[in-house]
Amino acid sequence: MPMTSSRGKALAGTVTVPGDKSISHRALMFGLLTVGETRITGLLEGEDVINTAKACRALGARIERTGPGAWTVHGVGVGGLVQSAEALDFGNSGTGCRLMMGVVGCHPIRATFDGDASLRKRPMRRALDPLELFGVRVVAQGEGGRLPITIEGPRDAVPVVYESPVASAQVKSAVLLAGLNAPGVTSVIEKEATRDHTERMLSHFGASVTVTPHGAHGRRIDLVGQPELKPAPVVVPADPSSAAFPLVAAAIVPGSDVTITGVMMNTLRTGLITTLIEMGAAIEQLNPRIESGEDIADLRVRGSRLTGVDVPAHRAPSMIDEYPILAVAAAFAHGTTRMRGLHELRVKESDRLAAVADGLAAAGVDYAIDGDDLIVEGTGRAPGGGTVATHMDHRIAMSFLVMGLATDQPMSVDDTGFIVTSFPDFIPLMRRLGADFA
Ligand SMILES: O=C(O)C1=C[C@@H](OP(=O)(O)O)[C@@H](O)[C@H](O)C1
Ligand SMILES: C=C(OP(=O)(O)O)C(=O)O
Repeated sequence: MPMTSSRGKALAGTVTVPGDKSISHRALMFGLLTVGETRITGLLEGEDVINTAKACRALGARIERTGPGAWTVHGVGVGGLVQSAEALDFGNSGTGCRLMMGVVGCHPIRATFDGDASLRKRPMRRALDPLELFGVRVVAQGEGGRLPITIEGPRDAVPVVYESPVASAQVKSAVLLAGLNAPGVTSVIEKEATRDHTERMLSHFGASVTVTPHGAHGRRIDLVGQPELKPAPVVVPADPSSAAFPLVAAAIVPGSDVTITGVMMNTLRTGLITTLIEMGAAIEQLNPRIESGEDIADLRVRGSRLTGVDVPAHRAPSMIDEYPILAVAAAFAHGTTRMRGLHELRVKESDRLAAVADGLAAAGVDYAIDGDDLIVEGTGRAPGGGTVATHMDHRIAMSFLVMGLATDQPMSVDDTGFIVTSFPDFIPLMRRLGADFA
């Protein structure tokens, strides 16, 4: 469904965004890999995560929803997965698909992975390459290592030391999850530290995992295979990648004053907040606390005069999903914002570099792409008046709806249908803050 957003009054109020998508996928998968009952609260009930729950069921878990965001998983344990007769369909979700390839990888079963038209375009060799080192066999794959893909796990998996060629938490996690059912120590070396939710959850469920610094920005993770995971409750904090939308909306709409409660502040996820503060955004972190091993805080943000900044490439993993909405903030800043090292944006739900560029063009904003860098020329205002093609990409849809709240003329997006993958109540939540979406 198309939608149009228009400039109106200042945004105001206090909201809570849904649970973190990365942690929600992992909580279900760890539940599957644990014998006994795993209780999850605050689970993101978006389509991506629901597809992961369905796949966990197909692989042997009993999963119940006991209330809003409250789920219990009765798992089968590491080594206990059952073969599914049906293909596992991950819809729009790279995380669900790639992590589950790791979960299944070292089990001696056959599994077929599939997804929607967007996911079928995304590269999967980045997960299959390391899985083959464990002894996993790729039985069938689409052209260029695309979905649908069938793999078969070995009877005698061997542990792996893998230096990841891409800064990707999905690849790192696939390797670690596969290493769970290989004897001995599996290690991943990453040149750039990426989100560490898998490592944290491995410890939380009783596995032996050590993390050591590697080089200037990287890490080495060593995991002892074939542990008996112990059920542990998971409280999912609010998703900083979803908080990004009301956060930027409040920063660019003059006079706004919005508080977003209980947002996860894991420093491997807070690159956008760091950048917005550098740009001059009035963001206060209130009531900092630790819940379920994650730092969280309430974020108060007010309408701000933003200035263009240079965003270093090494910050990209800590805000990889936030560049579309940062580009929107940059359009309303005064001066040039250069975002460096964005090559990974080309392999998300859409080619986000191209989709953002087209969206900025539709809004009459000057920009340039220089190699892997996006340069936005902000003038403090943007004409708007265009329609943005969202290409089955939730973040493109939400970013340009936010943009229309501050452009001179309304902005339209061609399809809001994919917002349900990560932020099902985005539209009502933004309307409660005063957003004019029609
Ligand atoms: O591990 C995860 O939960 C995620 C990792 C990131 O992907 P990459 O690992 O491909 O960078 C991110 O874009 C995705 O939304 C969630
Ligand atoms: C890239 C994203 O997700 P995934 O890779 O799981 O599809 C995202 O949510 O922005």
